[in-house]
Amino acid sequence: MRAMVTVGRADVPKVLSVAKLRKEYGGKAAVEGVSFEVGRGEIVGLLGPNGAGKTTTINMVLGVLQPTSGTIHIQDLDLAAQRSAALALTNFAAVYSPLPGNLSVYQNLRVFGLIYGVKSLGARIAELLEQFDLVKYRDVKCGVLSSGEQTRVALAKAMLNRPHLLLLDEPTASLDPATARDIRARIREFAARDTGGVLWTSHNMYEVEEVCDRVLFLARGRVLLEGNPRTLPGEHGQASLEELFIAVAREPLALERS
Ligand SMILES: Nc1ncnc2c1ncn2[C@@H]1O[C@H](COP(=O)(O)OP(=O)(O)OP(=O)(O)O)[C@@H](O)[C@H]1O
Repeated sequence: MRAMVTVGRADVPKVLSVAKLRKEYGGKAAVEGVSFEVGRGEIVGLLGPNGAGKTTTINMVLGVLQPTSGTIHIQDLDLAAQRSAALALTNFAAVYSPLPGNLSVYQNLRVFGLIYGVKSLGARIAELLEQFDLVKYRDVKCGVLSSGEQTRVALAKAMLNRPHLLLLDEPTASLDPATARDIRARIREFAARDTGGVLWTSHNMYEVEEVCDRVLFLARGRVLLEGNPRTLPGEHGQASLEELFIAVAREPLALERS
């Protein structure tokens, strides 16, 4: 296979720029010299086998983990130097980070809205309850909602501060196909408003092909491939994104050497 690196459109303002990012655990690199960008209005898929370094990368962008070296800019703000301002432009949703189950949907959105300092919070919550079809669950405790309903609440929470960068770690994992399609449509709507960009991890290649404008393949902490998910498989002699994924996961060294 031929390693090919294409970057996003140069004329699109960047909401995220990551350069030479590295994270070591006990002297062993989990993320090793990763560089990429996410443009405004763009949905970028971060793909890779288990243990590739996706969550570590996302946690560094969220400011949860301190990089060993490298830089992260959210728009023009350096995360290391202007942390609060940079994180105010960001939000995220992940299956492993559920909202407190003993609070109702409204209480959860209110608590997070207060933490984010959202202006006109009542109106913003009403707008999001409407947008994510949650009006009827307003006073229901999050812990009793179905996975699909909880994902919609997590996305509503992630939109509260109108983020410019939205990080989604497997947002549709454990959802039925119809609910997953609905969630994808809402995320596409967010990107189509053209004020924010999305970094999305998923193991569902069908979904990635449908939703992402660009993908990055990560293996052993390095970006091995980058490109359009619809044309990338053909460029590397593979029939589908899934086949390409399997080939990259099995033989990352073949790409690193080429
Ligand atoms: N706190 C930690 N201490 C030591 N090693 C860690 C720690 N966190 C992650 N790692 C290691 O770093 C590597 C990357 O892990 P990471 O969770 O980023 O992978 P991932 O691509 O998100 O995988 P998955 O698809 O399974 O969620 C793995 O080898 C993991 O074991």
